[in-house]
Amino acid sequence: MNRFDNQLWKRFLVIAQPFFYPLEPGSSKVFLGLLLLLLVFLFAVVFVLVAGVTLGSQYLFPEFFNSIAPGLYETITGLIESPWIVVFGLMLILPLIAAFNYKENLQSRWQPWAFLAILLFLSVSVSGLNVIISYVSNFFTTALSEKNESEFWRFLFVYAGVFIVGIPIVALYGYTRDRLANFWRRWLTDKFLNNYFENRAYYQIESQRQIDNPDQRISEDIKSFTRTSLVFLLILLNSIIDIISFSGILWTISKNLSVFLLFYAVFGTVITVLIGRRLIPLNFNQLRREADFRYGLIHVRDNAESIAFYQGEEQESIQIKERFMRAFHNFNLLIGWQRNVDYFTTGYRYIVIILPSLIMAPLYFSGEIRFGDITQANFAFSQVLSAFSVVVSQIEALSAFAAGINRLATFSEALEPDNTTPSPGEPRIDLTIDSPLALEHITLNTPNYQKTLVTDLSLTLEQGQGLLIMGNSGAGKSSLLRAIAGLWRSGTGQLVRPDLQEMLFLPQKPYMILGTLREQLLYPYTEQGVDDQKLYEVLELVNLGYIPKQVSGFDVELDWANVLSLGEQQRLAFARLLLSQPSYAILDEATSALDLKNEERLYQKLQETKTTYVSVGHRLSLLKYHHQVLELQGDTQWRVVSAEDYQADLNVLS
Ligand SMILES: Nc1ncnc2c1ncn2[C@@H]1O[C@H](COP(=O)(O)OP(=O)(O)OP(=O)(O)O)[C@@H](O)[C@H]1O
Repeated sequence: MNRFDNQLWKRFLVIAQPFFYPLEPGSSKVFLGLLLLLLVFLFAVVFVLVAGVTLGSQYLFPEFFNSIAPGLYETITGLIESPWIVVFGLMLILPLIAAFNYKENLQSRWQPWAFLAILLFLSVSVSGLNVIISYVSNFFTTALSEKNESEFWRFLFVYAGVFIVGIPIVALYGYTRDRLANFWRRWLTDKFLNNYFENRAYYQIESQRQIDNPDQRISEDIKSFTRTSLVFLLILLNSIIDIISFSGILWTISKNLSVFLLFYAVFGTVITVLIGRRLIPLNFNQLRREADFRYGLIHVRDNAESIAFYQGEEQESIQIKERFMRAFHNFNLLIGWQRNVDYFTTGYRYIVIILPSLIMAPLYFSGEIRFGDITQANFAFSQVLSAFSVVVSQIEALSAFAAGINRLATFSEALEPDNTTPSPGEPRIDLTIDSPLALEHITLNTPNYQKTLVTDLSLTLEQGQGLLIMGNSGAGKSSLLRAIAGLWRSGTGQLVRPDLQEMLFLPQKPYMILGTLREQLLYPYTEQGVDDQKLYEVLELVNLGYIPKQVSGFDVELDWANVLSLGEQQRLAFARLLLSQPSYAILDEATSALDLKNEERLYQKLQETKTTYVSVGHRLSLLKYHHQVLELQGDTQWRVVSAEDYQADLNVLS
């Protein structure tokens, strides 16, 4: 979890690869191979372009071209006439053959690849542009120092020309990188959201408390993952270009220096990774604590009224400050370790400034090399070394990136269907989709199997009838409904129930969605078209006929949970039930906040719809709307009696 190792690399591929190439066994090698071939192809394309421009310019205005790029035409024609041309040909053809070979997997992903190709091409162009600018500025300053006026003006215009070509390339480069990152983010967010809502993973994750702050992982972590991945890919590409361009020069000047550089870079990387390892868990915790802090603030916003009633400001403020202090202390640790890493990396960089001279000086003093060789070696050395030292220079960003990868990977693993359900060793309630609803020898446990709520429970609910579940608070009434809904499956026995599409559950806390009154009423089937008249009639049935007028129609979005009273929210939920008229309704204390008159009215309407229903409730007034009573007596004991018998028993007792 806290290391730069193979597992981290695999985790990175599992998240990053599917956008570009399907994830199958062995497919990562193909994906990385294709990425490499894309680079090879782009280098060849750049060569063809440079050769084309050179030959064209030489043909059209040879004198001018030779004066601004002396020797380029000869180098290009030399390459074209040498065997290298075959290599360039292969660099163009092989990637195309490979792409054709894997076209089935690439076809549906042509857009990301096209984006990536453009981005990498622009990146190579920007590097090329920098080289051209360095040459032009060299000629330009030389002309100045030699007081060569005509040369000065000529290169001033060339300079301006390069800028005109360069400006859109540089601007497009940043734009393409961010577009691709954004496009990738959309794809990845979509994928995570689909998995999050599939098989109620969001519920399982929350109830098993496996993963902290999934909201932050989906919103922030994915965003920085996509952008940082691209940034590192581009840094890597630039390093490769630098190594290709300058290591040859360095090798010809000094083999000793080249060998030394390699050892120095490896040594630096190993030490940096060893010190920097500590940064991964600290970054991981920082992300978590920042999210906890933010969640604390959201919690206050969501519960503003309750807190205000309790006058809980002081307590809340202490809580949130504690959360903030956890983020603060961790951040102090993080920057402390960043300072430790900086001690090393800064030393590493400083030594580089004098080392080449130190190695080359004896050769220079003995007359083996010229002074110019030292300056050129210095430049090549610093270029190659910085290319080899990506890890040293980027360790802080890399460790934050690694922490982000781990957060996304653990989240993605938790979302896999196998992980959102109990492991195979743990007994589970069998499910049969059929009707009527029946429980056969059900023993129900809490999800962690710590508590048994009911043993060997059997009952059948005939169609069109009502079952009332009663019992003390905490006896397991709501839990039984969770089992019927399939939210809890820890236990044994057999559950027979119709498909969930035919059932509507009204939970204990009325749930108000973020949306309009219309969507509120039609939830969860907000797509169905129901005319306003029908909606109005149903609202009348639940005594809420005044609401549309009060809020100016059905299409106004409001914070319903705060605008409506609890009883109104319960009646609104009941309206949903009367609108969708499911075959089965499961009501968990769905009328507990209502007066008896309203309760009676709602149950009468429900009985008229011929819906089969299961209610949980404490009020004896509910008895008359139900046929059977399941009483949970505590200590896993239970009994099923008819509503009349239950009432008769009560009469006897009183
Ligand atoms: N996610 C959970 N994990 C572990 N135990 C839980 C979980 N949810 C509830 N419980 C426990 O299961 C028991 C039954 O809870 P349940 O909500 O079913 O009670 P209830 O009979 O509906 O109570 P009430 O009438 O107060 O609503 C309680 O002891 C509760 O603490």
